[in-house]
Amino acid sequence: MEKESTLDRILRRGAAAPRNEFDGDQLDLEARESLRRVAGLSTELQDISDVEYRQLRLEKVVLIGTWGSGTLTDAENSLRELAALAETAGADVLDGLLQRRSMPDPATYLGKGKAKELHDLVKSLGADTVIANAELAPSQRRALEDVVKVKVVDRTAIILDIFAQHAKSREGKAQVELAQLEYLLPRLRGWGESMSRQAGGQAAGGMGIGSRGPGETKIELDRRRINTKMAKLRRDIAAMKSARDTKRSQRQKSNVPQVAIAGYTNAGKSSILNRLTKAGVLVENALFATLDPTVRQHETPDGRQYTIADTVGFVRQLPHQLVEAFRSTLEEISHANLIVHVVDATDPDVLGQIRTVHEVVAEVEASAIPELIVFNKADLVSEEDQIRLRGLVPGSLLVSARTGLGIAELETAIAASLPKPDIEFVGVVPYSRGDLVSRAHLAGRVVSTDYVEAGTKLHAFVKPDLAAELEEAKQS
Ligand SMILES: Nc1nc2c(ncn2[C@@H]2O[C@H](COP(=O)(O)OP(=O)(O)OP(=O)(O)O)[C@@H](O)[C@H]2O)c(=O)[nH]1
Ligand SMILES: [Mg+2]
Repeated sequence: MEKESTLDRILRRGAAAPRNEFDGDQLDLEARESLRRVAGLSTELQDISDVEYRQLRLEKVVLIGTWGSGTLTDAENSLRELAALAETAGADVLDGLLQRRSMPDPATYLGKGKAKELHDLVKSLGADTVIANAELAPSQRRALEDVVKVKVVDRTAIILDIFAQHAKSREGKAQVELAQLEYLLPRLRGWGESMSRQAGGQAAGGMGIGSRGPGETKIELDRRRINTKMAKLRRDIAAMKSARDTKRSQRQKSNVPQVAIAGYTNAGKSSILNRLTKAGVLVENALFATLDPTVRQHETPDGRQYTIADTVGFVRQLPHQLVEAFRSTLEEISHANLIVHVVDATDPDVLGQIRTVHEVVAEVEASAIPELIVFNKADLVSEEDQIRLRGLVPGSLLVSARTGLGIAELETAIAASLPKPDIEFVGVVPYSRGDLVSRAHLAGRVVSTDYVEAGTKLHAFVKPDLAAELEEAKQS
């Protein structure tokens, strides 16, 4: 029997939670009640500020989040997603808390009082790590750690950790490592202090040069090592990118249209690729199962060849270090003729999911590429919801990679959006239709022209509509 996932537990709890409307007067009361349990995460992970840090090894964790603008449901969904991320990273989520406050506390993320409550909760549950649903400033993380007395990590660290666990290819590993080091650099313990102390050393009365202990020396050394390593990784990634570019330009030269499957993590992108091409790509109910793009050959129902690529999934608040590091991989998307954008139909916030994907697509300058929105997991949604989804995004498709529902329509829709191959034309075009010959020169590929008595003898490859006109004008 499948054990009930923490996510389910949280979902049940979320459903039972009161959903009062808010107004200013209620804020205090609500704030008092608003430390909502969600799920936890904590462990005896390596100090995140260790240079050698690779994996968090999370075990028993408590999640925390704040909730300012937006609805409670959004905040709960976001924390639920963090729970899924934490579990994917290998953590056991014990509990989760949401605090309502307009802004996270600059010092300790949660307010002082709530941080103390968190400490008590962590202690009573025996949790060993707290995960904050945000990217914490280094000082915030340390201050909160001082109060709760267990490790505190943030959402970015979790996502980086999952990527580190899942990266398979040399390129993927290098990209993740670069992102990790970028994240780590400003978080070396004591880095902030060492900087200010060095400055102080210049001024009279400050702690002098002699007061710089071995700690700082080590940190300086670590920083230098990290910077050197990052420079090397950037060079490696650039080299691998050029190999990828060569492969891609070969594909482009061969004139084979390219389709990229993009979408939120766990939406079922790999499942759809497998369904279409029997590619055998790893499918897993885990976030970021796919980090290395798989490219497969496929053909339309009418026999036209195209390539179809699986890509890394996206998530809300995708760490910018990762977008940077994975840019070359994401470029697979920006060179596509069509983006098949897979959306998990069971997500309570499909529009939010779509928006997140559009943001990343825009970052790799792929917004202008035609997009086909495909709601997947249709087998899990009611007929009512199916109608609602279709209404939500006109022109979208509803499929199930699991049952095969709608896959034939998807094949047809992909075929219809791909550029039609050029058609070969051989014939004599009367001089009165010189315009058609000009268009063939402009928009097609002309093999030869010869001027004969009846007109221009043309051999060319042109788009189907022009081919039809040429055929009509042709001298028999
Ligand atoms: N019920 C149902 N489950 C599906 C369907 N398609 C995919 N799944 C499940 O959803 C989970 C995620 O599927 P993947 O294909 O790995 O998703 P992905 O988008 O490639 O995920 P990442 O690579 O992690 O970003 C797996 O557990 C699949 O079995 C579907 O049509 N119906
Ligand atoms: Mg995948």
